Parts: sequence; structure tokens; C-alpha cells
Amino acid sequence: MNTQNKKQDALDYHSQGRPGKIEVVPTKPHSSQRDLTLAYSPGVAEPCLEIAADADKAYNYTAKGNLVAVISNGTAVLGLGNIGALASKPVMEGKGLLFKIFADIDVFDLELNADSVEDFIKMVKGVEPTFGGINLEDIKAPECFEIERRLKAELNIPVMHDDQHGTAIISGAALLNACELQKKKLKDIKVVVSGAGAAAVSCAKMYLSLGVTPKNLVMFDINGLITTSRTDLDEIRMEFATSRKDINNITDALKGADVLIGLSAGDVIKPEMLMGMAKNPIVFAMANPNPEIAYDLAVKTRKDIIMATGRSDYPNQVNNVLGFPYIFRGALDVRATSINEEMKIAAVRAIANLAKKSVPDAVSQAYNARNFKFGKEYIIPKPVDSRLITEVSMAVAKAAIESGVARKAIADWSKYEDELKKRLGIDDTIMRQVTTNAKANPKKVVFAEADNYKILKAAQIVKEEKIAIPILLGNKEAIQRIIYENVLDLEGVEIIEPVLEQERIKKYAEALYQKRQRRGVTLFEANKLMRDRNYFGASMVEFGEADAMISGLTKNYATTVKPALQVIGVEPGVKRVAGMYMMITKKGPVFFGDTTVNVDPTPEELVDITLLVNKSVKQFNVKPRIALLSYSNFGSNTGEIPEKVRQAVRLLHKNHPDVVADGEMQANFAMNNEMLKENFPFSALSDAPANTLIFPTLESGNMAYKLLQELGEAEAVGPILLGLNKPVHIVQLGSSVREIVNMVTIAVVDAQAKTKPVTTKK
Ligand SMILES: NC(=O)C1=CN([C@@H]2O[C@H](COP(=O)(O)OP(=O)(O)OC[C@H]3O[C@@H](n4cnc5c(N)ncnc54)[C@H](OP(=O)(O)O)[C@@H]3O)[C@@H](O)[C@H]2O)C=CC1
Ligand SMILES: CC(=O)C(=O)O
Ligand SMILES: [Mg+2]
Repeated sequence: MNTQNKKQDALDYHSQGRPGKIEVVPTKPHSSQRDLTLAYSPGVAEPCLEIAADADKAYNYTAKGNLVAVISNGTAVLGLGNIGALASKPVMEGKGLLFKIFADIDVFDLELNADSVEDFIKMVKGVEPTFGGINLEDIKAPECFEIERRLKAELNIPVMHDDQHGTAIISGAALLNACELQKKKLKDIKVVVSGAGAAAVSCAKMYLSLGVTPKNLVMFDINGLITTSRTDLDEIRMEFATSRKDINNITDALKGADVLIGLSAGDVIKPEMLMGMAKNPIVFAMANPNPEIAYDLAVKTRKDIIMATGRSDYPNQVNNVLGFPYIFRGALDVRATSINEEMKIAAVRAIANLAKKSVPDAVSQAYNARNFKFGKEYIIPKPVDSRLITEVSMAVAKAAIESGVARKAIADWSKYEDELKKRLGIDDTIMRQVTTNAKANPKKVVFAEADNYKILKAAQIVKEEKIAIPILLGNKEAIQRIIYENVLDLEGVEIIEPVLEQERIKKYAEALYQKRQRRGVTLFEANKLMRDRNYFGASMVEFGEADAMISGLTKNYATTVKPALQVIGVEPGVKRVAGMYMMITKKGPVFFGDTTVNVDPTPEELVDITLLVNKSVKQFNVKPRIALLSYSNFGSNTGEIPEKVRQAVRLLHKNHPDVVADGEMQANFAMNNEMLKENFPFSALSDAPANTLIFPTLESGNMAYKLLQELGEAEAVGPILLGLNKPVHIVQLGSSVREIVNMVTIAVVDAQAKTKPVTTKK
């Protein structure tokens, strides 16, 4: 895209539709007269009086506790200089947008016509009552130092100048990791800082507190090196003054330097300057929108470099967006009175550590990349990584509590973690519980289709997270090539190439032949079948050489389920298998059955399916409340389907009175027990909504879950295969890595349940 197009795109983005990037959205009902009476006069007087009597109540009755002011006077807007308060508004709205999408924090952006320090401080103090925190932005140095110092001292809510501390935290984390990768020790590195403004000074302070030796750091402003002989500088910058006489310019300073930090202006660093740097140099050119030296140019100049910029369109975006949303989230959640050094360092460590963990596929996909892995081009997490909210905010909140600036404690950290995820629309409480259970006793899971990137990535994740011990089936060479090409880490994982395992094939084939000789399988054919990875994998499970199998990514369901049925068969006492989905919705998990196996079940088969689902739901520690669905409510419509479901319910009520189930009913009545109670008060489900839905046909079940999934209303975990004697789980054709990981986790828990020692009654 050329520069003119880029410019027009940016202008269109801001002007199209409702101008600007943010709006205010009411959080309370407001449609009836009663709502309005409560929202405004006279009802509103009540919270006013409560707050007048106790100021802390503002956190209960108003948005204060989740509201941050992003405040600027427009004197150092990005690297654009002093463009004034109004012109800074798009940046401040942008910060508001980022606060909201990454940490669910609401923002009012305030652009102040306040050039003097005193005016600025006075205005901010004036608006303190409205906010839970103050994010100062793009205020030029040295005024920003005094403004922040005074506001921190005089306000009782957290104040942070993002350009100083946000940038220091992120670049601190990036520096720790870059040094580790380039095998440099912080105490030994020679650091050159281009820029001596808000960001540069604060970053330099952070590096010293992380272990950089003061005499090894030199700093430049627009007039050159900061030296002890300069008389034009304030005390804060003079802290970084050097008495070295051998440096005339930045080129001199960079000779033999290990690290260059750019927080000054675009394109001020030339390739020849980098040539003089030490072996394996680290360059963070963070000026926005244009870095001190372009990414491509820097990596072309020095092959041994670790290079980062503040931009999102190149690897290693060192930008304060990775910090401020989560730092404020943690601070607000414990009502911290300030953001102190302990909280900042906690954020640094959390961000640095997160970069070393396996990256979720959704993150790689957002950047059209195959697989990010800790290394020269991935030294810190990507801003779209949804784990940042839990990793960073929790670390910050903990540090606030431990360092004594929190006014609110967090008693249950795992509940807090769930709350944080819910803020981003991620409600995986149930999957987290399942994962915890899986980790308590990881099982051997054989991956039948291991010559596939997604399967291998999932195997890496479950290995790393200690959910399962993977065993890979497939052509060794092909598997190793995919591992190599995608820099996956599967060291030590067993790879089995079935066609080379003659002894095992013989053993498994004999067993299959014994089972199926009177059902058309000859020994010769059994031997042939065992070369198929699904038969081989299922046999490993049958023989106890693996605890569970995962397959199905590349073949249709029927083809994959057949080997499992033939080799393993159904549980004793069970007549058929069925499939279930766990739909993770905003209202909690809802289980759907049968969504995969039985096309048009009879009433008796519907009962079997219900019993299988009932048993499985209980294994998730959920008490099943089962609705058998149709297009009719308790006989309100005639027809084959309602009649079949009615009959199934009759059989259930007669033969299995312990199962909480009712129907036939329409899906909306199943999910809305108030409506059910009003119209059908006799129903067994009238006291709470159903959490388990049995569909009359495969068609309806399949449509329901796929629609819900596509509309973004729920995450589907499954299909969980029910009724097999040993755990084999079949992912859907084309599943994502996350879906595969979820299925492996479920397979492990299933294996745990199926291998539980039988307790004998005394
Ligand atoms: N990636 C990120 O997350 C962040 C990036 N930044 C970027 O860092 C830069 C500085 O921001 P900030 O500290 O807030 O702004 P300031 O205005 O406070 O500081 C700018 C500093 O750069 C110096 N400077 C300007 N031009 C040159 C030059 N040609 N050579 C050497 N030094 C120069 C100025 O010198 P003097 O003091 O003499 O005027 C000043 O010290 C901006 O480009 C900004 O976008 C800032 C925050 C976060
Ligand atoms: C990222 C940022 O805050 C800046 O460039 O000013
Ligand atoms: Mg800024």
C-alpha cells in the first residue's frame, strides 16, 4: 500500500460511521418508566446520599472503580511533538479503545489546554472524584516528571505516566529476554539511549533497577550527549550524565555498545552507526510512528541483531500497549492507592515470562504466522494475546497487596482469574477445572494423525502444560520435518511408525480377528487394517499401551469411529455410542446430545442417549438437568417427532426416575425456567433452566451447535464420544489447535475415570 493510500485509510477509519473511536454505553436497563425513575430522579438521590456519607461507596454505586482518565496536554504526542491538546485526541481515544478491548476498562479521554505544570495539576486534581485511576499521556519532558510526581503525591488514586512507566515496563521485559537470547548479562551490557525525554529517562531508570551498571549507560538528547559539564539540563536528566571524554556523537557511543534504545525521533540512526556495535547487538527503536531506524534496514545491516520497534507491522513490537491496560486492571481491582515500583517490576517479570510460554494459535493466526516461538523475532508477547490480562493483572494485583498499597484484598485468586477472563468474554471456568483435573494425573494419549501441524502443535501444548504424555503415530520423517519447519518443541516424545511395527501389528491383528472373525474379518484383513493408524492407535489403547487416542482431524467422523468401535467396542451394559458437545456459553456450560452418531433415534435410543449424556455430564461435576427437545411443548403439537420424544420422556420417568429430565419441550422453554414455570408449572425443570439438551434427531442437534458456534455465542468443546469402553475421542474435521487441546484434556479425564480402581464394598 502506498503512503497516500495508508493516509486515506487512516482518515477513513476515523471518520466513517460515528466519528471517532469510542462511545458511552449504558449498563443498566432504561426502557421502562420505572427504570428511568431509578436511574435518574428521584431514585438516583439514594446512592448520592450514601456516597455523601461514605466516599468509598462511590465504588459500589458508580462507574468510578472501572473508569480511567487518559489525560494529555498534547505537548509530546507520539513522536509528532507539541501538536496541541485537540490534535492529541485521536491518540487518547485510541488509548481508550485499547483499555477497553484488552482489559475492559472504561475511559474518558481528557485533552487539556494546560501548558503550565500548575494548570495541568490543578485541572487533574479537579476531576479526581470521577475516576478510579489517571493515565497521563504524551506530556513532554521535563514537565511530565513534576506533573506525575505531584499528582502521585496529592491524589489518592493510582496515577501513571504511561510514556514513562508503561514503556519502561515493556522495554524492560523485552531487554531481559533479548539479553538472555543474545547471551549477555545485564550488569555487563553497554547501553546507549537516543532521547532524554519522558520515555527515555524512565526506561533508563528501569534498566538500572533491573541490573544495568550506571556507568555503562549513556544518553543523548537533541543537543548531543548528556554530560556532567552540561548546564542546560534539569536534575532528572543529569542523573544520567557521563564524564566520559571519548564520545563526541552517537556513532562514537555505539562503538562496542551492546544495546541501543531509541526513544527520540524517526530515522535518526543510520546503518553505519549499527556497524560499530558489539557482536549480537540489541536495538529497540521505539519512536512512533517511525522508528529511529527502520526494522528491515537494521536487520539487513546486522544479521546478528535482535531488533524491535514500537510498530505492530514488524516482529517484536515493544509498545506500552502491552502494559497499561493490564497494569491499571490489576491496580483498580485491588483499589491500589498508587502504582509503585513493586507493581512495575511484577509486570516486567510477568510479561517477560509469558513470552517463553507456548503461544496460542489464535495469536499466530491474528498475524498470519504459523507459530511464534521465543526467539530473536519473538522476544515479548503480542498485544492480542488474551493471556496478558491474567498474567500481568494478577501479578500487579499481587504486588500491590504485598507492598501494602491495596485497599482491597483478593481472597480467591482462581475466582479472580475467572473474572478477568470473563471481562474478555472468555468463560472457561469449566474447562479450567477439567484441565486442572487432567494435570493432576496426566495420561498417555496417542495422536493418530501426527503428520499434521495442528496435531503436533496441540501435542506440544499438552506436553508443555503437563496435561498429557503424547505419543505420535505416523511417518517419522514427515513428523520430524513438520516439527523442524515450525520450530515445535516435542523433544523426547515417542514417535511410532505403525507400518514398521510388525510384531505389534501381528499382536493387534490377532486380537481384532478374535473379536470379529464371525463378523466378516479374516486374519489377513485384520493384518491389513492394522497398518491404518486409527486401528493401530485404538489397539494401543485396547492393550493399555496408551490411555486414550485422538484422531479425526483429517478424515470424516464415520471413518474414524469405525476402528474404535471394532477394536474397543462399547462399555458393558451400553447398547450404542453417542456424541456430546459441551457448549461454553455466557450463561455457563450447556451440554448437547446426540450431535454426532445417531441419525434418527427411536424413543428407546433417545433414552440410551440421555443416560449416556447424564452420566458424562456428572463427570464434569455438573448436576444434569435434561430437556428433551422438540418443536412442541408437552403435547401441544401432534406429529412423529414430538410423539417420539414424549415417549422417550415417559420411558425415562418410568424406568429412570432418578434422572432429572423432562419434555418434550421447545428450546426456549428449556433455557428459560420462568417461562416454563408460568406455562407448565408441573415440569421437573421449572425451578431452574436446563443445562443439558437432548435433540430428537442428529440433524437438529448438529444445526443447533454449529449455529451457536458460528454466531459467536458459544465455544464448542467436543464431540465427546460416549459409550466406548476405552477413551477414543474424535475431533471434527478441520478443528483448531485449541479445539484439539480441549479434546485431549477431556480424553485424559475420561481415561482417569475409566481407569479408576474399582472400589469393593466391605
Ligand atoms: N514504543 C513505545 O511504547 C513508546 C514510544 N515512545 C516514542 O518515544 C519518543 C519520545 O517520546 P517521549 O519521551 O514521550 O517524548 P519527549 O518529548 O518527552 O522526549 C523526546 C526526546 O527525544 C529527544 N530528541 C528529539 N529529536 C531527537 C534527535 N533527533 N536526536 C536525539 N534526540 C532527540 C528530545 O530531546 P530534547 O530533550 O533535547 O528535546 C527528547 O529528549 C516518541 O517518538 C514516542 O512516540 C514513547 C512512549 C512509548
Ligand atoms: C506508544 C506511545 O505511547 C507513544 O508513542 O507515545
Ligand atoms: Mg504515548
